[in-house]
Amino acid sequence: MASTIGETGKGTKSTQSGQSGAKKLKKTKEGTSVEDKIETKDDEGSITDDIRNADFYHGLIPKTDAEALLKKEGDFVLRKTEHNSGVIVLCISVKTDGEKVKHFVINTDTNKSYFIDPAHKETSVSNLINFYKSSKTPLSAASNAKLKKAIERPPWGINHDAIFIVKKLGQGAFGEVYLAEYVSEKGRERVAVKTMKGEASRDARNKFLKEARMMRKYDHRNVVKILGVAVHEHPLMIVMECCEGGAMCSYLKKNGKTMPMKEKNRFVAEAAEGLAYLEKQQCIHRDIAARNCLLSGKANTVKISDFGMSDDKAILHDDTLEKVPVKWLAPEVLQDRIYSLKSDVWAFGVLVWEIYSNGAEPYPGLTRLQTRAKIVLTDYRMKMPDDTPGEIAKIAIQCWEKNADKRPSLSGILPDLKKLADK
Ligand SMILES: Nc1ncnc2c1ncn2[C@@H]1O[C@H](COP(=O)(O)OP(=O)(O)OP(=O)(O)O)[C@@H](O)[C@H]1O
Repeated sequence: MASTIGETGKGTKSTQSGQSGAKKLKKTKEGTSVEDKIETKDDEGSITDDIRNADFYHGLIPKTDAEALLKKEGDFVLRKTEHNSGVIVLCISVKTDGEKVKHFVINTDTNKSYFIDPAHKETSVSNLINFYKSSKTPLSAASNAKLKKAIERPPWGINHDAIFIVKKLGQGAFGEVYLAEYVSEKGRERVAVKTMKGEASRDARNKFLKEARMMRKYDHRNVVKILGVAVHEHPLMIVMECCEGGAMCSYLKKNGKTMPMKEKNRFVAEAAEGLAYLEKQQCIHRDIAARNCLLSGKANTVKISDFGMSDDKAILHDDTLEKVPVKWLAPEVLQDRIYSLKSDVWAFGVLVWEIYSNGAEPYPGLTRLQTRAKIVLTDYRMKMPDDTPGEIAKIAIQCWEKNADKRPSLSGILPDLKKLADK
């Protein structure tokens, strides 16, 4: 019997090998000394050499990403996935004639034979795939899933080998964020690389790669661009445009007191521009704050980043309240955990407050618990810093309307904010 995900054949062992990436010291053309290749490691129960570099091998891409690549009946990819109890296995995902995508675990036995159905074994994974493809034998009788066309890695599938780490930039929720150089057909470019530690759970990995999936949809000068993901080995990496100016809140803390007002007004307008774009895409970001606005290039252009909590559902009910940024949350989120585009509008109001208070922590002197109580029970609102331009303060206060429906939209306030920034 063929074993699909969730019903692997008992008494069999999944494909195994495992390999460690080499450490190298490299120099760039420009003479910049690149510190190191990050040490990479394949999963223990993992890949065999015959298919390691195959175009249709997609590494640890999540099921959702694999399914999106399979358009026609018979389209298939080879990928790694976490099977029962944290074991990483190889699997074939294939579109069936019933339009569904089915996932089949590749098993191996003590003789190092590879098989889906024990009735047919081969000496390598590539031979096994070739057999099913050329003979048009279904992977299982029940599914009638046949391998017709191997789907190549999409342009956003990046090799770990193409990434050269320069230095650490910061700490993310799942692992370090590095400044790196990415070598592609286009040449060598500076990028930021968010990493995820190897021992992370399937849940954490899906969350990490969901951020990449969300980012792939967006293309705007005020939103951090993703270049791709490296998922063949550990650590998993999200490769994105690098904003060397760092987080806006750090910049404000350092330079806020001496910054021209015009620059602060521009920060507001550019953040609003990125957010109005995301609003149009129906993206609820859920973590709008100065720490998640990065600054890029000589002009310190504002770019919205950190899509780790974002979603494209119109309204989102999230009961987990795990690690939530209480001081940026709207009353309906604090009370009922209801996120919407309008809860992002509330957070934008708090971001405006941060900009004119030079990166101070919102609700100064209040704990998270006190803040929550004052907003929910007494409708408390912060006073905008004294030197906030009047019209901008007015807009920020509208963003803090108790009734979410009465809050303006980002696209509605953008023209005024742009006009004020150009003054
Ligand atoms: N594209 C980038 N360019 C430059 N620096 C970056 C970039 N992305 C992230 N960083 C740096 O890495 C830090 C951590 O990144 P980020 O906040 O996105 O990680 P995270 O995993 O979402 O963490 P958390 O959820 O705790 O905020 C940022 O504060 C910033 O200093």
